[in-house]
Amino acid sequence: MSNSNGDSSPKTAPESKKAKPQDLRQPHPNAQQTEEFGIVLRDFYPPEMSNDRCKAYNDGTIERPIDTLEKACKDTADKRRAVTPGKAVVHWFKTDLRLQDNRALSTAFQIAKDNQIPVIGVYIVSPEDFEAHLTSPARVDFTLRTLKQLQKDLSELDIPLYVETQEKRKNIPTRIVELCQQWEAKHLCANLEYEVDELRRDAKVVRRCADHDIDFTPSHDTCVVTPGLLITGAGKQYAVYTPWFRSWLRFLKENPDYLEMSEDPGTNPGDARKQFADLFDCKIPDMPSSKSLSEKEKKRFEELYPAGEHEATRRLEKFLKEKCGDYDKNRSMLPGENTSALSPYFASGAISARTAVVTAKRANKNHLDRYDQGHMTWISEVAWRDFYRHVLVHWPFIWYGVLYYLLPPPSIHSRKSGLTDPPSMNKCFKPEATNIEWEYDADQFQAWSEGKTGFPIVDAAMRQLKHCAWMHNRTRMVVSSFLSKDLMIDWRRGERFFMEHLIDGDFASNHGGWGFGSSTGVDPQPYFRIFNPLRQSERFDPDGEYIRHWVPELRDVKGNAIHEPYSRGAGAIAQKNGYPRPIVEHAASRDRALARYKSALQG
Ligand SMILES: Cc1cc2nc3c(=O)[nH]c(=O)nc-3n(C[C@H](O)[C@H](O)[C@H](O)COP(=O)(O)OP(=O)(O)OC[C@H]3O[C@@H](n4cnc5c(N)ncnc54)[C@H](O)[C@@H]3O)c2cc1C
Repeated sequence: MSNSNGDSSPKTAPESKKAKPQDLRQPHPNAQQTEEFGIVLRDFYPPEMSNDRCKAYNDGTIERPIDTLEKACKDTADKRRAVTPGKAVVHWFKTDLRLQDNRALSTAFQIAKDNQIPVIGVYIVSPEDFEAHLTSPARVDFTLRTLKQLQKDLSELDIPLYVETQEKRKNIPTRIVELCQQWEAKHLCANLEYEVDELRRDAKVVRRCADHDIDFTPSHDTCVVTPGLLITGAGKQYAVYTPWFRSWLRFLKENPDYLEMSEDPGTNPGDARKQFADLFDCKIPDMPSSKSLSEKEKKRFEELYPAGEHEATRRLEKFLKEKCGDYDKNRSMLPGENTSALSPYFASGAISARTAVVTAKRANKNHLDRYDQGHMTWISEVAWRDFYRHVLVHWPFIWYGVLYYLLPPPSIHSRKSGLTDPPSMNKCFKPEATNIEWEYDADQFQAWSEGKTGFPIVDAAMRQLKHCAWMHNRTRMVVSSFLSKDLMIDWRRGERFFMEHLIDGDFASNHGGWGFGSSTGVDPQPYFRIFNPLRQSERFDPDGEYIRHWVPELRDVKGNAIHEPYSRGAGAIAQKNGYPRPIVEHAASRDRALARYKSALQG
């Protein structure tokens, strides 16, 4: 699939050869099954798209959302340039809930300072987005707690944070413009989110703002290197991490300004306390009714993940001082805390990836790719986050779906194909992998999700997820491989389950991780790399400490029987304590997976 440069474009199934434009409207043949098994959310999105439609994104027949946004910016450039400052500048917070090193906030503050007018922060709580994006209650709670901290920090600088709930997400573009008009703001600043719905929403906001004499120029902030800037010698997007990472390092050496942190905002210019006094009383809303946590869970998550950028900075500094040096050796070991546990903070934007890389670089004698192996490895892990975002921007059909009402007009969306109602995306990076024959077995899926598969390492991990709303990277790989290969269950159901439960649920990284585990993604490794749960358990939890912690039924099991109690003489204890027998046999499941993958990918 890839050449020596690592450059490739996903191939599509044979159906693509006879594609006609009108065929692109047809859903994928498995669309009914994916809907019934809860993979495509039909409340929000159309049925699963065909593989031909993915090809249409690759060959440019259908415009990518990033291009839709860029076109909106280009078309409105003159109007936006002509805008003169109003009575305030608005910064629209999204997944950038911090003051430090925030590109768009810094721009907003600069405009405000130059014109001696106040900055106003705004955040829109969108319960429908939480639903459509499968945001977990833990992540919603974390976001709301982070907003409280942010509001406090902003208030100390006399900057108000106005927060309101919009039940219908289609109203957000109009509402943002209304708020700017209400506050007589002529400049709206915000950082880009690269998810498909968000890019299309922002394209709409750019045009709507320009029509109302407001300049909205979104900023690139969430990635260290902006998506689209790293291309192969042949001018294509990288689809393989290793050459992409070499290019990422090269780019940062040649363009050190990408590692320059943005200036933090200072005290609000103008007289916001007087002019916008009521905004300082704004309350952060409670959890929307669609998302709930018990008091016990709330308290637990508050203790595990204190909210806000101060905690994120504290974690980063502690990790770099105490753990990073051995990160390359210890990061895959399951017992203990060997990684930074910063992912919830990256996901909500309480810390920027740039800050993380710059701080790690400083701690590594100012090197990104030399000196200490632990630091270099950690930097390369943070870069994975960038990589998966670059992939999403270039191959947007991996996103969950397309919303009818968020689509730009047909003339922009699909001039060549004439499409108006595109089917849902939700595809594999390798579209032909959607043709794999899956088992839609609800009982086995339930056993996996409850941590009752009889495979101790899998069960420990799934219980860690339930308790902590977080899981170790190693076990994320193990359980994703187990679901998609040992159980042969459509990986997208697992992807959804993760999003619904992770506090760090992030579409691009989650999709990338599931693509890796199920061999349907950008990973160049062939599908016959199938994780053996027993070997993974023995290697990364040699004494069974992680398993004993999360699976109390096995606490009394001694020695290496912990990895496989029923076959290693500890069946009586396991049975007495109600621990299940393995629900599948790994060797037989492996053979089945190899046959099914082979038939779909090579057949
Ligand atoms: C199936 C699967 C699903 C995943 N889902 C998510 C998800 O929803 N959200 C998420 O943030 N990460 C996801 N990951 C990546 C990774 O597991 C987590 O980022 C990591 O475990 C978070 O722990 P940490 O902050 O201690 O990471 P550290 O090891 O300290 O790494 C630092 C940071 O680098 C980034 N990072 C590290 N590894 C990866 C990776 N493989 N891919 C992308 N970014 C990475 C994260 O932002 C992480 O916080 C997934 C991985 C797999 C295999």
